[in-house]
Amino acid sequence: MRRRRKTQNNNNLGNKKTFTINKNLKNVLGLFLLFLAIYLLVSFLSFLFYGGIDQSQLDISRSEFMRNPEIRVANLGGKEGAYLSHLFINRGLGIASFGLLYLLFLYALALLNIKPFSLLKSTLLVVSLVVVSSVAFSYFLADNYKSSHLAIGGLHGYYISHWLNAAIGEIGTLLLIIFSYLAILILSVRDILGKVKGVTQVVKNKKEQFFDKQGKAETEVETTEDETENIEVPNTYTEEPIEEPKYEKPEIIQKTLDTDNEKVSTDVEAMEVTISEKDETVKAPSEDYDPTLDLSKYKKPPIDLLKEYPENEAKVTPAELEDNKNRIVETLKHYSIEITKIKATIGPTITLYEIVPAPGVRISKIKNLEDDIALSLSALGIRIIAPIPGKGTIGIEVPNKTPEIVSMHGVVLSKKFQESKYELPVVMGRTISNESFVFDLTKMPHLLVAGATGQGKSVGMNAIITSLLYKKHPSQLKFVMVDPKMVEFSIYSKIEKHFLAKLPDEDEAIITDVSKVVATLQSICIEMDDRYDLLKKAHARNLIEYNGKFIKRKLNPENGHKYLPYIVVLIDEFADLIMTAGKEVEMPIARIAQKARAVGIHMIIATQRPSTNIITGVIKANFPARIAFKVASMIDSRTILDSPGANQLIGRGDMLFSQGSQMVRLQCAFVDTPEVEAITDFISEQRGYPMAFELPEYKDDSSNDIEGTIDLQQRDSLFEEAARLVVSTQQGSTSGIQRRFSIGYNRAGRIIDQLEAAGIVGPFEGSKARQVLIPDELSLEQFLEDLDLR
Ligand SMILES: Nc1ncnc2c1ncn2[C@@H]1O[C@H](COP(=O)(O)OP(=O)(O)OP(=O)(O)O)[C@@H](O)[C@H]1O
Repeated sequence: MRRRRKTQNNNNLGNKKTFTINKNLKNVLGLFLLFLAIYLLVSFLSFLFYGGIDQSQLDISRSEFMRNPEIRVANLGGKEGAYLSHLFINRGLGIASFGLLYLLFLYALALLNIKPFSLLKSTLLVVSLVVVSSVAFSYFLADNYKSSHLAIGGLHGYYISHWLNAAIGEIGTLLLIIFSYLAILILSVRDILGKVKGVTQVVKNKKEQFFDKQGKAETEVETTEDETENIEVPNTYTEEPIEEPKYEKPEIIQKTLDTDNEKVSTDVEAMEVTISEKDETVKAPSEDYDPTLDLSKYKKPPIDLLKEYPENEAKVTPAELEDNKNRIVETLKHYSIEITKIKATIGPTITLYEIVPAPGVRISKIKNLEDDIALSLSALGIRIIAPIPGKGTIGIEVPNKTPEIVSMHGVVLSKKFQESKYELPVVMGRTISNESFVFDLTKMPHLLVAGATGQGKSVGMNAIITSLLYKKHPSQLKFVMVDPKMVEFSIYSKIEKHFLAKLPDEDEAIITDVSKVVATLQSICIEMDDRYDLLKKAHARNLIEYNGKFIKRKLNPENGHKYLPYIVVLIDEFADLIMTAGKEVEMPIARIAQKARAVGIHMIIATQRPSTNIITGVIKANFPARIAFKVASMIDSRTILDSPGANQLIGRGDMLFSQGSQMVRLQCAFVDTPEVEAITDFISEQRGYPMAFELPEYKDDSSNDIEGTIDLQQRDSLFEEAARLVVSTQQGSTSGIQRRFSIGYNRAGRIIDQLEAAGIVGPFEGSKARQVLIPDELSLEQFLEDLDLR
């Protein structure tokens, strides 16, 4: 078996050298301007005080002034300082020339990369202020030059103000000066605001940087504490939790309503955008590696791409509640079951009536009456939970007459999801108590989804994918999509260059051809093994630790290390695959399910036909987390959940989520195809990677035979070196050769085949490294000599 691979290079270390040289030059120049500004400031200031002493000397020619050692000046900037001050102040723009120093100072800061302001705007503002002030000073202090060495408005101010006085009169000049100041003020107000913002931004960036250094290098956009404070529910927000009127009847009925008190405003999008922009300004090559930098401008989909469905306020009327309660009580009475209390919790599509039976009533008795109660309530899909785990009560779930649509919009906005710190957060829908149900896919770590046709399975899969698209950056997550029905996932083909992974040389990223599925699953196994190799080399126990080390630049990309995105493998209509490919797909799926968790590969497989020949023992054993939409029979329910219940669901997204022994009934969030399309359009319109994430190439055994035997006379030029490497390290792995000699997987595969044919390494043994058949280097040299003689 030969395996080859190409990998997508996520590393962006290039051009670092040129960047550093340019940066250093700019820093030197910036520093020079800074010192020049300080020197001129000292000279100008001492000109104000000592200019009078030096004045007589300054009237002679510059060359004479500079050359004659007899001439000494009082200015602290020396002759040059005295001369330049005289030139700028007296002969130029007067004391307004200090403004020019300020400008010089700004340029120096800009070169030193401390650039809170726009240089062009600052230049225009300062120059116009200097020019107008020079005239204003001369105008208001016209006679000053007669008594002082200092021409306060400079020659420029003197001439212009005199000329203006003559042209438009003193009042005209005064008005013109006032007008000029006002015009500058008005034109620069926005700029001033900009400056204030600039300063706060710099401070903010520094703060971010600090947090980053504290280990918050997480690239996923998460709400930080500061940002949480900013999350406000605007007054106009229509989905404010509404306390339903409490319906109470003394003693026996007490209705509880937990509304979702956890929604946050659409400000969340703005917040995300701000953060991604911050990333751009804060990161420099010497800091933590940021995988999102390759697509630094990538924006996560805004919430308004999802549709808001009106929440049905009067979803369960008091009359309906009363009616159901009476029927339950009567039915139970009919079977001589007394109850002491009944409590109703209204969910989006069902209402849970919680019953406290009278002392001495056996729970099994109530359970046995399930069908009778259902008949008496004339409702489909009544489910009895006897007892409710952790409580001494019995639950009867009754479908609501007018079910509510749980919109994806609402659950994505929920605080639980927005503030979730999970690695792969998925918001699936709402529980009976109207809380958003969020889980971490990495903790599942794989999901089995079943449901008869038309019961909401596709919508559920879309809800899972959408959740992840709302939370992850393309650098952090890749999907492998298998869709034998060719309809389910085609909608995602647009985001191939952002979020999809595929086999090299495949045209389509979405796999619809069953024959390609085996190769893809095998390729994922190779990726899994390769990831294990990398983790082992990095002494990391799992993907989070590994990526953490890579981000902190503790792992050298030259040794094959790279940032590893999560891979989520979605397989729709798993039954079709098992029917056509059987063990060939079952085995790699089981292998991935058993091992892939630590290396960030997670699987979600869905089927319409949850029968035991499809969901085999091997599959079941490796998929502890399961989702069941309505299924046709109790047997199907047992197959998927190991218990009945899924057959009693009401359809349209009503589902059971089971994880080990825990089971939760949820109303799946509804996301329609146009909404998914809007999201994929939004993503695909942005810049993506040049191609989909490439999985390792896989070639099965049979094609090896066709290629024929290996000719040892035509050995690769690296054959001997590779043999020495393999023997010295006593490890025969293709990826080891590939990394050591920086060659492609194809060539490394060919070399390892030749080493095998020569008898240096043993045959391929799955995920284990090949056995090395030569014990030491001395024996190898002897062996190679013999080989040459053959
Ligand atoms: N969460 C939900 N909320 C409200 N209605 C839903 C929900 N999920 C599904 N529906 C309704 O049920 C219909 C069928 O859903 P969906 O296409 O997901 O079924 P399916 O189980 O995938 O069927 P198939 O296996 O044939 O593709 C949807 O068009 C929608 O009208």
